[in-house]
Amino acid sequence: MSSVKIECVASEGYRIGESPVWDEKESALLCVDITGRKVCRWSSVTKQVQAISVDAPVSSVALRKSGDYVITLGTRFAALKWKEQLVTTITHVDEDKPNNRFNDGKVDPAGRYFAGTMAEEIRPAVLERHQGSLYTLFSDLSVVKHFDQVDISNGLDWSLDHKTFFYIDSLSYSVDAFDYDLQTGKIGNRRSMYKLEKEESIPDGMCIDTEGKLWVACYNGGRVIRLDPETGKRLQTVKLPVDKTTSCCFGGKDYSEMYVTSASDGMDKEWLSRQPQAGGIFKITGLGVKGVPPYPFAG
Ligand SMILES: O=C(O)[C@H](O)[C@@H](O)[C@H](O)[C@H](O)CO
Ligand SMILES: [Zn+2]
Repeated sequence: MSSVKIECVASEGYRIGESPVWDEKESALLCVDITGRKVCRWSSVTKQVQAISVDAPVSSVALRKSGDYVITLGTRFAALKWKEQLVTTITHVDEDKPNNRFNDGKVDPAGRYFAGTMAEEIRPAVLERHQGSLYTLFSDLSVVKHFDQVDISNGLDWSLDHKTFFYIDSLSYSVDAFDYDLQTGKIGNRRSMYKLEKEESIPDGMCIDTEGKLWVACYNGGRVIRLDPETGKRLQTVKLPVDKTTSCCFGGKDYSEMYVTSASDGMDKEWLSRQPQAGGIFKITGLGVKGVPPYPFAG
């Protein structure tokens, strides 16, 4: 076994750090601060964070084939030009639900941007239930709704053979699997792959490694767990020095490092003084496994 090392690379104190994505071209980690309304980029070269402030909660960021980025902003899919600091709306969803916002999002292996919505939280994990839906933004900029009745639309990724879509609705405390049709982007045959144990708390963001195993960040669980989708068993637990671990991705050289985002919203003074790195970005090395590069949005 290799020895696992955890380092806080950016003590930014994000309110809800989320959606880590490795940008190979920039040797940088992209992420967002949802309630802090910022898209952030941590350079592994300069070790500095640049941030662009936006006018609504920004819940995910993804690469774009034509360069620059796409984001989910409020209930909008939008384009972000980094240098120009320019945000332009692509399309709206949930227009009948003014209290909703997007949450986690990710691009599929064919370049479609998947993202789901939720009601705005009153406090962490407390919100009006069943208000969310899961959507796909296609490369022609059309949008399809897959299903509704979602509580907190969260982590998502695809199996290495692209035949399975993994999805988390946080308040179900389950990591679900669907059959996936890469040709059409359609999903079906939903089933639960793993149910979280009590001390793992709430499942949040996730990513897949090159062995086809899933890594799930556990919100309030202070850990990432590695799951085997074939057996539905947990293979490994890696604990972090903060409780509100929100999401994870692989990055760095050959995608051999794992990056984990975290949140500080909902923590009182005493809790924050025990965990001063809450809201920081963490780098985990020595896992002995690599990740899959992120797919860029094809539109
Ligand atoms: O990070 C996210 O995906 C949500 O926006 C957060 O608010 C937490 O997940 C949620 O509070 C835990 O259930
Ligand atoms: Zn999340």
